[in-house]
Amino acid sequence: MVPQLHVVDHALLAHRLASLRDAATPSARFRRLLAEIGALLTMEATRGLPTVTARVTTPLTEMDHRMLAAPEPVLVAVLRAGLGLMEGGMQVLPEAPVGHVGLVRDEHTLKPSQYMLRMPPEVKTRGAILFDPMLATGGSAIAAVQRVKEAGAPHLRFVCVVAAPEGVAKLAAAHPDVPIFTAALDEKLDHRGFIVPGLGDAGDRCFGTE
Ligand SMILES: O=P(O)(O)OC[C@H]1O[C@H](OP(=O)(O)OP(=O)(O)O)[C@H](O)[C@@H]1O
Ligand SMILES: O=c1cc[nH]c(=O)[nH]1
Ligand SMILES: [Mg+2]
Repeated sequence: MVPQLHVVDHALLAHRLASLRDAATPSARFRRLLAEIGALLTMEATRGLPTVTARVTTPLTEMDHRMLAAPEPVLVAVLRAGLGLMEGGMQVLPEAPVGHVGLVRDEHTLKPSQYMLRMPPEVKTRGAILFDPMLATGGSAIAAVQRVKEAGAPHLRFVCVVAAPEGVAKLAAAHPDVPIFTAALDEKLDHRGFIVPGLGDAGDRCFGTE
C-alpha cells in the first residue's frame, strides 16, 4: 500500500487505455489517445489545487465564485514519450509554463541518462506536474523528479499512464512527498525491464521509431 499512489478509475480513461495498449494501434492514433489520456489524468491531478472565492459579475447579477488561488503550475515532459502525454495537460492548463527533461534508459543496465534540461523560472514558485507515460523500474521518474526539485519546485506531482509495482515502490521511497497519478497499476516487469502487460515502448510507439 503506497498512500501517495492514485490509480484513476474512469470509464473514458479505461476505454482509451484499452486502445493504447493494443499492439495494432498505429502511431498517429497512439499520440491522439495519449493526449486525451493526459487531459483526463491532469483533471484528476489538479483536483485539489487551492482555490479562493472571488466576486464575479454575470450579465444578470453578482455572485461569489470559486477560482484558482494561484497561477497554473509548470508542466514538465520527460522526453520523449512524456511529450505526447503532456499535450493533454497543456489543453487543460493552457497558461502553464512548460519545461523538458530529456532522459533515455540504457536497454542493458536500465539506468537513465540525461541529455537535456530546460526549466522555466516559474517552477520555483508554482510547483510542477511531471509527465511520463511509463513508470517501470522507477529510475527515470526518480531522476526527473530530482532535476525538477533541484530547479526549485516547492511541490510536484507525477502523472503516468501505466505503472509497475516496482517503479511505484522505488519512486515513493525516493520521493515520498510526490503524489503519483496513474491510469493503471500493472502486474510486473519482465527480464528486459518492460511493464507487463504494459503497452510496449511508449516513445517508439508514439513517434514510429524502433
Ligand atoms: O522506469 P524506467 O525503468 O526508468 O523506465 C521508464 C522510462 O522508459 C521510457 O523512456 P525511454 O528511456 O524509452 O526513452 P524514450 O521516451 O525516448 O523512448 C519511459 O518513457 C520512461 O521515461
Ligand atoms: O514497458 C516499458 C518500460 C519502459 N519504457 C517503456 O516505454 N515501456
Ligand atoms: Mg523508449
